[in-house]
Amino acid sequence: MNIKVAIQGIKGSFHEEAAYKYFGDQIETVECESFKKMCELLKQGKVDYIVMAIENSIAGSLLPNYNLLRDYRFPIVGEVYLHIKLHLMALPDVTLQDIKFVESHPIALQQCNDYLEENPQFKVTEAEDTAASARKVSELQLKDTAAIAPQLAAKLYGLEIVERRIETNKKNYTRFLILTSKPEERGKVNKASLSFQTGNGVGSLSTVLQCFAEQNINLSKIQSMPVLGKRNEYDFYVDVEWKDQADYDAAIRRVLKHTSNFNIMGEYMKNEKV
Ligand SMILES: O=C(O)C(=O)C[C@]1(C(=O)O)C=C[C@@H](O)C=C1
Repeated sequence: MNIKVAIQGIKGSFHEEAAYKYFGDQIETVECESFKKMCELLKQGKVDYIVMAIENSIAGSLLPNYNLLRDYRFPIVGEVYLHIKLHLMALPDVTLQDIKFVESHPIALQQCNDYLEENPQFKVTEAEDTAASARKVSELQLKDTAAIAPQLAAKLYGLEIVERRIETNKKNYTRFLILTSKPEERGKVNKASLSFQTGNGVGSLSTVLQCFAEQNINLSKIQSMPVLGKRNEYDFYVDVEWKDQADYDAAIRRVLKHTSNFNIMGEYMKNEKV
């Protein structure tokens, strides 16, 4: 039986591409209209894994997804990066001058901010995902609307590319996390995603970061999110990488002494290939 992987969006979305890149093409992808819907399907045991975008090199962190990670507590078992190439696409024979409306996923829109600012004649609206905006233009035969979506979506939904590569920076990458609900047999790991709180005092975060540095652990990302209802208190989310497992184990023992609500969200193999 094929493994089932929930993706945010429909066929042709970047989440689907990320799922195939990580798992290979022998999987069944399950379309979801939101990130929360993916989490619900995993919680109900209707899928085996979910693929969740967490950060883009132009738009930054997808902050609401940190709250989903906190609330659902699914273990992170892997990561995958995609090079995101965005195109403006419309029905065949539609020209740039015909386009009045532009639709796409909000994060994809942010990645094209410069292009959209240069083209203030477009009225921009947010859609559930890039591919869904392409499908809508096609299904409703919208002659005045373009979608911002990947090339695969143009092919799947019969659109033509009017403007190619409209992302603000051509080195545009999105990192996706792979989450599951069942504990997995763990092989070799060299990266972890952790969360913790520190006191609101002089040097408290710096003390924790020092523990990593002194144990030769590389910090590849740090993100803070406010603790609900508590002013000046934050959850810190960090990604760390190591060469020697003993260094990591020692760092964790030390960090535990300086943090509260410490949580290992996942330990997995670093996978930064694009
Ligand atoms: O709309 C899509 O195609 C998606 O897969 C969503 C998404 C995102 O959530 O960031 C994925 C990658 C790109 O950064 C743009 C949009």
